[in-house]
Amino acid sequence: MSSLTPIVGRMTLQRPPAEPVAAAQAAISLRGVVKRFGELTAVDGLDLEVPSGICLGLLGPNGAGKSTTMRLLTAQALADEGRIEVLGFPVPRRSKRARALMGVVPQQDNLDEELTAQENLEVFAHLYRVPRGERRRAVDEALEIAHLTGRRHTRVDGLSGGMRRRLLIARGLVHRPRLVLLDEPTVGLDPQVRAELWGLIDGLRSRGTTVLMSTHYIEEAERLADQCALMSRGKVIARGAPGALVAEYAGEVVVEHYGPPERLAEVEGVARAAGLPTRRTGPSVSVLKAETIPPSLDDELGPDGVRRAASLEDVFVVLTGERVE
Ligand SMILES: Nc1ncnc2c1ncn2[C@@H]1O[C@H](COP(=O)(O)OP(=O)(O)OP(=O)(O)O)[C@@H](O)[C@H]1O
Repeated sequence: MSSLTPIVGRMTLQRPPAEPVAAAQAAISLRGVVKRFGELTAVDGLDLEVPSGICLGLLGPNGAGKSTTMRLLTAQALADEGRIEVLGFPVPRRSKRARALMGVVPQQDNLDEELTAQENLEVFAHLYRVPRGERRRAVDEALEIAHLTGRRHTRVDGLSGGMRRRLLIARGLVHRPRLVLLDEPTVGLDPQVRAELWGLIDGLRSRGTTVLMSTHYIEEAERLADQCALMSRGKVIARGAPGALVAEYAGEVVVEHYGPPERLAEVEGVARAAGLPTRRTGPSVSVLKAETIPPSLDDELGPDGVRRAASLEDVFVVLTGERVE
């Protein structure tokens, strides 16, 4: 996994320009973007538009190109082909302007351990050129959003893992960005901390901040994303609201059949011959779009199936051929 590191330390930032980004304008636009690392094409003709004000979940298996895409948006990586615009600014040509308006939350925790929560935010408020007279309020606001007001004077090495992750997000928000890039925001965290962070990310979106979040946790995308872009081998292979993707690729109902390998192969054969998508899950084979199975085929598939609602996970597995976490 590659990480998305904050770039502010290397920048000469201006305050965000006064002109607002029109609501109709895409916050992010990538057209035909290609990024190669030697022989390997990590991003392969990527087209992606993210409208302002939504949370878009960039979903895909390891190596799909999610982190590289994020790095292209901050100009930490440079595209070999294609056109990139962030908040109306062409990248990399005007990336400094774009960066000043976006918050970047890296996958790796790189907080300053010896400083307090508040001091970490003050450093970033200064680097992002938040005017001196506004800094105190900006830091207070970021602490409040991250529910860390009561811990403002605690050194980072005295914070829990969940608090540190919240502080990392707060740090990306201290200059009140219009767009936030979150690279795998909850990877490796326990379920309770993950749920806490989901609340925080959802709050951002409710405030009108555009969020682009890469994840390979299906549940995370399902809960937070207004839209998901499913990436595989450097391309977006499906895009839409989670519910719409499920309806299109998995239908309403899935029937799981359990049994010995020959029984699973038989079910797969019958379903596929009828044009129904299937997926393997360890000891079972699932038949998707089961609500469309005619009674005659139902008999052929046999009575041993267990019915359940179709999910985004089914879509992910069917389209990428990969397992999920
Ligand atoms: N700096 C680099 N040099 C060489 N190859 C790279 C570099 N960065 C990424 N890659 C390769 O590009 C491909 C896409 O990687 P990327 O990190 O963008 O995928 P990802 O979807 O973010 O995966 P993960 O979920 O594991 O973070 C991978 O095959 C990766 O090994």
